[in-house]
Amino acid sequence: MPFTIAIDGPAASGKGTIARALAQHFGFAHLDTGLLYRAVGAKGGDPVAAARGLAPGDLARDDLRSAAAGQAASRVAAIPEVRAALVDFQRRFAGGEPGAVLDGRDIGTVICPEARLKLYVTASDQIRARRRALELGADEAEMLRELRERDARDAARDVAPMRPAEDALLLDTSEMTIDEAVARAIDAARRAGA
Ligand SMILES: Nc1ncnc2c1ncn2[C@@H]1O[C@H](COP(=O)(O)OP(=O)(O)O)[C@@H](O)[C@H]1O
Ligand SMILES: Nc1ccn([C@@H]2O[C@H](COP(=O)(O)OP(=O)(O)O)[C@@H](O)[C@H]2O)c(=O)n1
Repeated sequence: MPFTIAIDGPAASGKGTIARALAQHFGFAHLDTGLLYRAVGAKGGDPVAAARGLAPGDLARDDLRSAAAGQAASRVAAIPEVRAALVDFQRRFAGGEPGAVLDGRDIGTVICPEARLKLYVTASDQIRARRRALELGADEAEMLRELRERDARDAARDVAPMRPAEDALLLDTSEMTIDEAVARAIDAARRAGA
């Protein structure tokens, strides 16, 4: 049985940083599922057709990390047929040996409800906005508005809303360095049997 780790949480909470570090530490594969939605949003046209026809090249675009791409992702991510088109790929990825780490919004609740470890990573709105502003070289107040708008949409949608799984371990990284947050996650994965 592959060891699957599900990591969810709001925008710029540190999910991807922790997921990459866990994958590297345990020799697991990592899938940033947000990139799938960003690629669908960036393709333009009919989002359902874009999701059904998503190809590896679509994920290699260099404009997917922008705030605009995040907003577009969050809009297409509320469409049930878009989400449905991406489920099989994510589940196949999660089933790879010896293990996989997936980060997103619905990994612990919908994509991998049987994951061996579920983390829900958070940080205060202000701290997330500061980190994302630093990362993108953008304005902090603008980032704060953008993150809040996206989080509200992601949490309120009918299909696969952003929320912690009942058995998720909550990790608030507001007061943690990256090294501290990663150490906590590695510790949790070890205790879960990784
Ligand atoms: N604990 C932390 N302390 C300081 N900066 C962090 C921490 N965790 C992540 N970061 C930084 O914050 C930004 C967002 O982190 P990221 O892992 O991309 O978040 P997410 O995947 O949740 O959007 C990145 O620039 C990352 O380097
Ligand atoms: N599993 C996922 C991953 C992302 N998403 C959507 O995709 C958007 C971008 O996700 P992301 O993880 O790349 O965003 P950040 O947390 O990196 O800012 C989110 O705001 C969600 O709307 C989703 O609905 N489900």
